Amino acid sequence: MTVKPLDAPTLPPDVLLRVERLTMRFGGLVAVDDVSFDVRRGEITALIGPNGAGKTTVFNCITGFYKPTVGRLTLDRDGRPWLLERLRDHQISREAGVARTFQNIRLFGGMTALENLLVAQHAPLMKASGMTVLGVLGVGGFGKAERAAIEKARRWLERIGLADRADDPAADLPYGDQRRLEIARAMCTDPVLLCLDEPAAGLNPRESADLNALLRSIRSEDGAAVLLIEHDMSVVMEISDHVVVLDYGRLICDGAPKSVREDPRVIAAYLGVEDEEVSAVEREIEETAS
Ligand SMILES: Nc1ncnc2c1ncn2[C@@H]1O[C@H](COP(=O)(O)OP(=O)(O)OP(=O)(O)O)[C@@H](O)[C@H]1O
Repeated sequence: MTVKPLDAPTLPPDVLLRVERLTMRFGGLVAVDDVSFDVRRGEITALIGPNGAGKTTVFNCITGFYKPTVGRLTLDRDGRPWLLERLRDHQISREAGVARTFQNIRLFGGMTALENLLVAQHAPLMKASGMTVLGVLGVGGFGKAERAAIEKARRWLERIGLADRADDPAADLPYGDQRRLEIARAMCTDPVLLCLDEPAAGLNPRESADLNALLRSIRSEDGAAVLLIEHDMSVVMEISDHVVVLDYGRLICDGAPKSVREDPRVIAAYLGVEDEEVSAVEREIEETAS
């Protein structure tokens, strides 16, 4: 049991995760440099930026794969604040309620689609078994918990349009279906925050539209906040409520998709102009604003 940190700040009610002054150094390389932003409840937040901007490193800090060099990551789950930088990765997923997917699909290819969704519910099932053979044999609450797990898995297969492929090995599914199955697997852990690393990579336009619909339904029906890294700007602009832009490890702007798309700093970063030119563009913006 993890004890609630006494020094965790109280977040505004609409903020689920507050990232403050996050910095991650690898030797002499500053991969993430003093980055701060909020992820609000019930919103889809996109983390964008050119290759090497530090997006995956931010994800790895939030999900506990890396311990940040500096910074505070506060997540409020049902009124209980957690300081993620102090937790191990399994505590971040189980106690704070953060689930993630990776750039490369990490399903159990030899297991069926249904089994993949049951594996995700391993922790509550083990708890219901009381960690004993008697529990697994159906004495106590295990049988009920197992039925609930199967029901939840089937419900998710329905939602992602794979009910008729429940018994097929995950590896036999088309790529887009595997992507959605991976998201369903993460959702079977009932997260408050779902982190997706390039979910639209390699999808065709129809699969991409299915993904957008799924993410929108997660936002509206499950109430989970989504934080996604995405290079596909059509996906970002279509489904995000809030966009955070990184470049060379620094946050260069964040806001609504429309304002971010028109921001000259973002355009400059994506066009790959030289540092001096970006500074010139920044000066221009400041002059225009004043
Ligand atoms: N474990 C590590 N050790 C050393 N350097 C790392 C490590 N992880 C990331 N980096 C470096 O940190 C910088 C940011 O990398 P990161 O993968 O976070 O960028 P990204 O924005 O996710 O890029 P991409 O869009 O290409 O996936 C890069 O220069 C990368 O080489």
